[in-house]
Amino acid sequence: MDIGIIGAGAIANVMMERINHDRHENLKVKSVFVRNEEKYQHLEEEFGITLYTDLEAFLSSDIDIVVEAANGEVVKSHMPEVLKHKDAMLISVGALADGALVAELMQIAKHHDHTLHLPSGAIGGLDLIQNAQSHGELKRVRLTTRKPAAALSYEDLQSERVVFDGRAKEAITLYPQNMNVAIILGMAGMGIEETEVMLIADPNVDRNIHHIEVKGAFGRAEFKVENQPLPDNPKTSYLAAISILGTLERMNRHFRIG
Ligand SMILES: NC(=O)C1=CN([C@@H]2O[C@H](COP(=O)(O)OP(=O)(O)OC[C@H]3O[C@@H](n4cnc5c(N)ncnc54)[C@H](O)[C@@H]3O)[C@@H](O)[C@H]2O)C=CC1
Ligand SMILES: O=C([O-])CC(=O)C(=O)O
Repeated sequence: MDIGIIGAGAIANVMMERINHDRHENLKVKSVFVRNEEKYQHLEEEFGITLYTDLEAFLSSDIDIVVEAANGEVVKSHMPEVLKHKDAMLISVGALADGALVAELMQIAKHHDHTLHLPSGAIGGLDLIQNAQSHGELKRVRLTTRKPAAALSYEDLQSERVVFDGRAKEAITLYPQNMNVAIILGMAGMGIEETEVMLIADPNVDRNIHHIEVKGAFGRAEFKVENQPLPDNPKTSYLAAISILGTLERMNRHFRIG
C-alpha cells in the first residue's frame, strides 16, 4: 500500500523510519505534503519520498491512502477534499469534536465510497468500549491523563496539579494537542459530552499516562497506559505513531481480530 502523509513532524518521522527506512514488507510512504518544501528537502533523500506543497498534486500522486499527521486545523481545511479522492486516516481526532465536520466527512466518504480510519492513538481498549456501548449499555467512561508538567507548559510546578476536570468536548478545546485521546474515547463510547476527563500536570512523571475506567451492563473495566513520549515532541506518545502503523497493517487482512 502506497501512503501519502500530511505533515512532517514527530509522528510522520516515526512512520517514515518504521516503514521506509526499515523497508516494510507491504507499506511504503511515497508522498509527503508540507507547507515549506525547503525545510523538509532532506527527507526526499533520507526516505525516498516526494514532497508536495500543492494539495491537488499531492492527491494526484501515486498513493492509495492519505494519513493526516499535522493538526486539527488541517483536518478541517484539507480532509473534506482528501476524502473526495482517497481513503484516509487521521490522528488529530480532536477536530472531530465538531459535529458538523463529522457529518460532512461521513457524507463525503459515503458519496465517494471512501473510508476514514480513526486509529486508537495513544490509548487502547476501544474494542471493548465499542462492544459495551453497542446497545447503549455503557454507564460511565472516565479518563484521567497525567502528563509531565513541562509537556503542558507548567515548567516551574513543584507538585501535581489538576489543570482540567470536566467533559471531553471542553478538554479538547482547551488542550488541542493533548486531549485527542479524550475525543476518540468519547466517539467510541458514550459521546464527547458524557465522557469524563481529568488532566493532571505532574512534575514527577516522565511518561504520558492515560487511566481509563469504564462501567456498563457488561461489568467494569480499567486500564492504564504509561506511554513513552516521542523525543521530537514530548506531548505526543510513541504509541500514537505506531497505532497508525498497526491500523495500516490490519487494513487488508483477511483475518481480523477485534
Ligand atoms: N490521537 C491521538 O491519540 C494523538 C494525536 N496527536 C496529534 O497528532 C498530530 C501530530 O502530532 P505530532 O507529529 O506530534 O506533531 P508535530 O507538531 O511534531 O508535527 C506536526 C507537523 O504538521 C505540520 N503542519 C502543520 N500545518 C500543516 C499544513 N497546513 N500542511 C502541512 N503540514 C502542516 C507542522 O509543520 C509539523 O511538522 C497533532 O495534531 C497531535 O495533537 C498526538 C498524540 C496522540
Ligand atoms: O500522546 C498522548 O499521550 C496523548 C495526546 O497527546 C493526545 O491525545 O493529544
